[in-house]
Amino acid sequence: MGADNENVLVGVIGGSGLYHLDNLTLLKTVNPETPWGFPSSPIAICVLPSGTKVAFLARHGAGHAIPPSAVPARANIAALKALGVRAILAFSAVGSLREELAPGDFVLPDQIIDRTKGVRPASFFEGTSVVAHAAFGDPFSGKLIAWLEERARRVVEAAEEGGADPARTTKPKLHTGKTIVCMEGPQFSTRAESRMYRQWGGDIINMSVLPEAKLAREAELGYALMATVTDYDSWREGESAVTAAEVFKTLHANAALSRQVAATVLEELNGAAAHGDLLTEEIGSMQYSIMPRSEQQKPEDRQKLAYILPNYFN
Ligand SMILES: CSC[C@H]1O[C@H](OP(=O)(O)O)[C@H](O)[C@@H]1O
Ligand SMILES: Nc1ncnc2[nH]cnc12
Repeated sequence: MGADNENVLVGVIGGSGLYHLDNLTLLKTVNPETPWGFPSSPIAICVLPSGTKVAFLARHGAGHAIPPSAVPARANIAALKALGVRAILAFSAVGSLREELAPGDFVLPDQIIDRTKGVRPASFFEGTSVVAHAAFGDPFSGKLIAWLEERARRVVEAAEEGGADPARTTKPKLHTGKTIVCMEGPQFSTRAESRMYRQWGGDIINMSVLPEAKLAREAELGYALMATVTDYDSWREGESAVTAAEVFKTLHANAALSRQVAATVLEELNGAAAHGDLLTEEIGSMQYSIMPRSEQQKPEDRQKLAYILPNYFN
């Protein structure tokens, strides 16, 4: 059981259409069994041309066999933490709830609305004798988003006109300061739900950012979501509602740009991490979230939780 610390500082979670990364040399593949089971897929430990090491995990498995509600998110986050990862850059295909967020655009959201239905285990503390309440007012890591925005904007806005949509006459854009709705799925939203999310202030929608972001916070890992807009969901009157075929068609058209964004930010991220607290801003955040009645905490639960939070439970 367990994973050896591989001194990989950055973890990448690939979403729909992103099952591997280009421009990386595979060093080895690991498949650690965590106290929460095995991750979605074996994790590829890769090295970039600069020497930067990255751990890559396909959220739905390498052959996309895991639906969003069954993604073993606790095992995924725990395995990355045990490899030494300090921050996660997660990729996701998302629907747009706003006209100005067009298919082919990228979004770095800063807020989440939870529309999952309680069927996904959403806390490492669930089922244990330890109670903890992580702060989640700002669900993504602010410094990491700001850093990513600058780099990703350069790549996205240097791209040719059109992006994923050949009929489009404007260049792909990068949007920030947006709210993502996370729905349960696996079916897409009804038109009424889609319109309601717009009224709630939702800008984009997926089925994957939760509980991933919550678990990253509990494990004191930095977390940011690089979302690729693939469709207009179901709110547009007179237009057909989203289908999976539409999502994959846009992802395919946009694949080269997505990979270029990933390669550019990853190349620079490790270097930046060596200076300052870019990857460490969440460290210490659970200190006052864990209820301190340690005499009531079972040793076996403390041992389990030490896998993700060794500073508090060893
Ligand atoms: C393939 S359509 C719906 C599916 O796509 C997104 O996956 P991911 O976030 O892993 O890129 C969305 O969240 C749904 O799981
Ligand atoms: N419209 C949509 N709803 C939920 N998840 C999505 N992933 C991509 N498009 C989506």
